[in-house]
Amino acid sequence: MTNFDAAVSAEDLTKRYGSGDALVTALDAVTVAFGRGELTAIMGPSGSGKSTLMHCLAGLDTPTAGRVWLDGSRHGDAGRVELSGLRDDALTALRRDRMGFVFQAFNLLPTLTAWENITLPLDLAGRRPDQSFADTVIDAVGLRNRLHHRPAQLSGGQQQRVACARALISRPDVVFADEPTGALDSRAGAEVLGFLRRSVDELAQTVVMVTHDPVAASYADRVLFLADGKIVDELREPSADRVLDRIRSLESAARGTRTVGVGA
Ligand SMILES: Nc1ncnc2c1ncn2[C@@H]1O[C@H](COP(=O)(O)OP(=O)(O)OP(=O)(O)O)[C@@H](O)[C@H]1O
Repeated sequence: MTNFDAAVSAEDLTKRYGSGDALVTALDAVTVAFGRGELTAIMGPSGSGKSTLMHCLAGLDTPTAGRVWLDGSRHGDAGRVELSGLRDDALTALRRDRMGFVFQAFNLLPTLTAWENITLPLDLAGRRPDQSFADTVIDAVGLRNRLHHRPAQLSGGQQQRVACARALISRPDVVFADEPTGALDSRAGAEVLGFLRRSVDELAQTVVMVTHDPVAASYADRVLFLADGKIVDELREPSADRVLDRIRSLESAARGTRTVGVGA
């Protein structure tokens, strides 16, 4: 991990739900770092802990044990923050100012225009948009002639590109994308993935993306594979075929474990 410039890192992250017979260990002592200026995809069989990991990294869920740091060099050494040390209001401000979010279901406000949705995080923080950066983001997502439309007047792909622009407008330390193409057809999905890729290559952003789709994962610099709450493998410079091979073998291992469990 030396010489690895991390935007977000976690140590011994554990999350358990329930107790007794109903105890589920969703994350099992995960230690991981996400490189600054990289697109990292998180993959794994259903129930392997992907969403739980992302929610704990983003401070949307509290781990049972372990620690998470946001390592933002944009804010100097003082920018390194451990999430578990923060009160709720400080965590809310940190998420608003230093993290961006893209969800499967777009999560735009229906009464606001595209422009108002994009600039909402800045409005909430009482900040004015940096017009030249806003122009860069809007041109990159190809929404220049849609800025005054409301979400209902936009296609799914356009809505998700608004959500991407909203996630980037405050130049966050990290963008968390949870199945960003899950509700899109392959063409609209490719546009959104192309934009997330360009945000890394051209705007030096850091993106962490949960996905089930090997093609989406192939846009990443690095793919992490989760199984049973642990990181069990990773690929750099992934191709969709190599990702598919790994995920198939993890899924068949998971099915094998369940079959043994049922028979025992
Ligand atoms: N609120 C909760 N209460 C109890 N168990 C939970 C809760 N949230 C998640 N779990 C369990 O934790 C484990 C990991 O869930 P998680 O949603 O993180 O997996 P995932 O890899 O994101 O799954 P999927 O691909 O199906 O979305 C699963 O066994 C799940 O049932």
